[in-house]
Amino acid sequence: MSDSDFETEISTVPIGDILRRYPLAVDYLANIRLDRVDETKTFPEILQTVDEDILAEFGLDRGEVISHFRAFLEAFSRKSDTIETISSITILGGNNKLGMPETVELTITAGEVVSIVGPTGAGKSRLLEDIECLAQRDTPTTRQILINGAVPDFTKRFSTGGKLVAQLSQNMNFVMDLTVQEFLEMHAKSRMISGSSEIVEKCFAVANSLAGEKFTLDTKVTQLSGGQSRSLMIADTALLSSSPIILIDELENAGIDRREAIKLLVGNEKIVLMSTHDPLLALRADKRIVIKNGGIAKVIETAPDEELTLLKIEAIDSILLDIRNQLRGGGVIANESIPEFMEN
Ligand SMILES: Nc1ncnc2c1ncn2[C@@H]1O[C@H](COP(=O)(O)OP(=O)(O)OP(=O)(O)O)[C@@H](O)[C@H]1O
Repeated sequence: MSDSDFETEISTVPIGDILRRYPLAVDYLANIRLDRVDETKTFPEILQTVDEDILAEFGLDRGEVISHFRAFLEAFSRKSDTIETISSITILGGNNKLGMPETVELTITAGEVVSIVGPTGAGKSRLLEDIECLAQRDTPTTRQILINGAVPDFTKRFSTGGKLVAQLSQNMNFVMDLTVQEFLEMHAKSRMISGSSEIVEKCFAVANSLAGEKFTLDTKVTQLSGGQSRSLMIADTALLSSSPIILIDELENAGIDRREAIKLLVGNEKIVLMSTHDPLLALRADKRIVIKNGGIAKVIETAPDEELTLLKIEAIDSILLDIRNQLRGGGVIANESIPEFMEN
């Protein structure tokens, strides 16, 4: 199919049919924060409902989105599923919210876990968004992101389909109202995973082990609670995604077993960046980026002494987790549940 055929398909075929034809397009829409879509409308009709400001956050205008979507479908239909090896990403500083330059050039290599800390509203999520859209000095921060030390090419930037970067955001927006089973099958199929029924089962089991309240394969994804949908996305990202870069926004808000979730997500030589207010997650990283007034103020390597502190924090956290589970189950908390060293 030629470029103009794709152009015609996008402007005439309802998005529901396009999503069924190219399952990975679900990721594309989610990447540009397109909430649930009216499946009977075409992509340009849906785009009319998206605020200009949201697109500007990604350094795009409406016309560009359509041509990127075309490039995406074209790349997907070629089944160019080979992911280039990502050995590093580099963040080149832009300006903070006060317009002052960020004097930073930070390279993160495959296998590294980096946390992003800073006060509420400081700009942690913004840094993740810059990485997600591979900013090229065209977002509010004017940062630039390099892949393997070079400017990523245009097609990679927007035709990633969640391949280069997997983003686990604070709010999970499911583009289509599928059951959990259909959702996982669609992802497994679009990522060309063989033995997909086994992996769907595994993904489902893992998601349920992270979530407090259980759900079934027949549950509609839009009916999942916040914690359940987060668990499903974590299992999906850990087991079905081949993305070499994983971005995680405030895992602690999900009300799930975050230690287990992190164990699942890190490893496999991926680059993991997570914004967090949680000491346990912040110290679990190899490095932490400190954000202040929208800019990177410091980059700190986790010291050996901090790793020892982490063990103590984990012990405290286990106690809290146990108390939380007891409370959830309607229990009454006995005084003996609190170790003596914590009293006074
Ligand atoms: N360097 C910058 N220049 C301009 N605007 C910025 C910059 N950094 C962040 N912002 C804007 O500041 C606002 C708050 O940032 P963001 O949501 O990333 O904060 P956060 O640290 O993730 O907060 P929270 O902890 O509450 O989730 C956003 O509108 C973001 O686009």
